[in-house]
Amino acid sequence: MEIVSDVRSHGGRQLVVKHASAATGTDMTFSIFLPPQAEGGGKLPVIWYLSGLTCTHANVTEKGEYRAACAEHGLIFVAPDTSPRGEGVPDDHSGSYDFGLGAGFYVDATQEPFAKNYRMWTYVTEELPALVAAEFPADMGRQGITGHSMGGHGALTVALSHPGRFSSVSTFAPIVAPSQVPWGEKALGGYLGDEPEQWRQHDSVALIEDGARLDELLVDVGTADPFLNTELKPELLRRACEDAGIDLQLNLREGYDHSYYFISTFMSAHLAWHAERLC
Ligand SMILES: N[C@@H](CCC(=O)N[C@@H](CSC=O)C(=O)NCC(=O)O)C(=O)O
Repeated sequence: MEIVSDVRSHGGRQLVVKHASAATGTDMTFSIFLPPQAEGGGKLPVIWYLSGLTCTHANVTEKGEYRAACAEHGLIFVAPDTSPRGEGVPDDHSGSYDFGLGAGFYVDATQEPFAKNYRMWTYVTEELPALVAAEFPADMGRQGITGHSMGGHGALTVALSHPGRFSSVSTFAPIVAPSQVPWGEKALGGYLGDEPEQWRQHDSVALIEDGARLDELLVDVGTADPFLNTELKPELLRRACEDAGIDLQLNLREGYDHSYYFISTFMSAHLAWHAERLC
């Protein structure tokens, strides 16, 4: 593990860390904010933030405005990258933003040439949690997860597939049913092939239809989000949660778009909501 940077902020430390990943076969970089309470010697709750298409760890770290709330509540905040990167890692042949580099979709690819490196499911569910638990004062009995867009999809599918691991789950503008929208059809088809059963394992609405459950869920989406009706479709999640008896708080935020201006506006409210359940 290499500490790439370590900067004082809000009384805590904002670190960027690089390490060799066995899951992806590449170096991976993530950011981790240690609030001031980390200096007290005890273990603290941890929030995982999964980012969206085109992002690295840096987007939320620089624009997410999470540190004041994490310092107030004593939350560790971890933001991984969205795909493997580096020499030899295959990308989308057309160079588009919604597949390949920056677009790992939080699955373990089965299709060539992606299967060797694109193993973001294993990375975010196994390898990174083990590393963070070993190297930082993270209380793995008190975990929350959130994410944006593709990362909202990741947060939901990871939480739905690991009952009991997360005490709090929220998302910003998530892709809730990738099997039914263009971004998801392209990614699931490209990484998993024409395997409807595998797609269902990585589709939040399908997972809920198939019996996966969360106690409760907080979701914020902007009404001026250009992807609202084409890629996000929160009404599909609302219907699935209603049918399954999942307590969904879906906030439609008037005039907000898909950007970090939207995410940063509601970040502190999400972190307070997580803290109520974790602290
Ligand atoms: N038109 C954009 C599309 C990419 C985009 O909007 N990315 C979002 C996430 S979308 C779903 O996963 C994002 O978070 N971008 C990074 C940022 O800092 O805003 C494009 O061409 O890039």
